[in-house]
Amino acid sequence: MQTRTMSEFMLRTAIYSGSNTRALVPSLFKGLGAKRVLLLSDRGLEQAGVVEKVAQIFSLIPQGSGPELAGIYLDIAQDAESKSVNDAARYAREIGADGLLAVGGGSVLDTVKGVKYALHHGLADIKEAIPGGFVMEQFPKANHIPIPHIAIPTTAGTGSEVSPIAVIFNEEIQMKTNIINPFLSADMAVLDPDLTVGLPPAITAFTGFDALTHAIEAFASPTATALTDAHALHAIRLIEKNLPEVVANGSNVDARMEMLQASLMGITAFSFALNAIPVHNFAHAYGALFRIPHGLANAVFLPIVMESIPDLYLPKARELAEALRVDVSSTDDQQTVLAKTVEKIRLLQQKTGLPQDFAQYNLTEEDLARAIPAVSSDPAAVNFPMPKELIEAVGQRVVPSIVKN
Ligand SMILES: NC(=O)c1ccc[n+]([C@@H]2O[C@H](COP(=O)([O-])OP(=O)(O)OC[C@H]3O[C@@H](n4cnc5c(N)ncnc54)[C@H](O)[C@@H]3O)[C@@H](O)[C@H]2O)c1
Ligand SMILES: [Fe+2]
Repeated sequence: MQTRTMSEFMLRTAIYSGSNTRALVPSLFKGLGAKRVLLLSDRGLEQAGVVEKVAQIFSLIPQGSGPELAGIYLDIAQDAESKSVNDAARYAREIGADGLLAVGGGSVLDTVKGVKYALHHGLADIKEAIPGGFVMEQFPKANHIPIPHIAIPTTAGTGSEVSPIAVIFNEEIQMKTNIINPFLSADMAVLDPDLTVGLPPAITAFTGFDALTHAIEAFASPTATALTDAHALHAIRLIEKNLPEVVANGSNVDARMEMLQASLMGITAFSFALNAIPVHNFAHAYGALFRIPHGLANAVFLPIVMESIPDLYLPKARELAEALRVDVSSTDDQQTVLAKTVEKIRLLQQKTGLPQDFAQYNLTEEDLARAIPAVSSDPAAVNFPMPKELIEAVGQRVVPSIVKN
């Protein structure tokens, strides 16, 4: 763990947690100085009734006493496509919105980060801001973006409400690109578990695995610190405790609440230990090429990558095992500890109904070949290059039907 080199850790978002905390949103926007709020979400959330539950809060406040809901924008595609960002930013300008309310999973939350960035910089096309696929803006280049921004996560997975990262899908080159800037995170995050009770079991399961992957990749990272470890370890504990329960019993609001908090802690650890994230490198590439949902891609790759790159996970395998409530008291051998940890992750996969491979996507040998350069050129893979043979071997394990003997 790094102790003597400089490290950064930040959580600049104010966080409100609890049932019905959505009711606070108008007064929070008032505090931030917004008068005309644009609510952004997607069609799935509209169908699930979540958009209505949030929108109606604005009709409950006496006229003239708070910000008005100036518009609702719902045409946001999976994975924060740049087109969604550009279209939504154009709509925000048209209606003169001065505050952004993101209600959704990572696709919506990241789209809104892109909208905020595009509005602030006067961009018609967000792709202009990310020419090489990866832009990191630190102080002093990064400075406050004065657009009131509140995020309500409706999946417990990405933690994007507090992360400084926007993952924007560039559909022209089929690549997930990144902008990192501390002011991309929302000013305020509202973790209202009531809004996640209708999340279908399969999406609950794989988004929960996204959060677990953030926490594990942060914990194993060579640049982890005590601050990132604290968030990572507790996220892992809460996910191990609650994920099977929320998949089996989606209306358990207490378990849903803990999953939202775990998701937020997982990404907080991940964002500030960002270094070696091989599971995410695979998930980004496969997600962009084959449109596999991000959480599902992480869920399938996590145990396979842990087995394939054991050196990354061995040094802290025991603490990881303990956080996952794996009994490793009878062994001193780190390899055995890691093997039991991976076994526990597979058990969690099974308990939550997740697949162990991508059989359902009918990937071909050509697809796997295409994925090799995509994994190694994932913009977030700069610090941890993986040999082609390793990428190939992992790829073959996720598509068992075409494994050559
Ligand atoms: N910025 C970050 O820090 C960060 C971190 C990890 C992932 N991501 C990105 O986030 C995206 C994935 O986000 P996601 O996994 O949250 O999925 P998502 O936002 O794509 O949502 C998946 C589906 O679930 C539906 N849904 C969401 N909440 C619901 C609810 N409460 N009830 C019913 N339906 C609901 C949506 O309509 C959608 O159809 C990817 O693009 C990924 O790259 C960003
Ligand atoms: Fe992720």
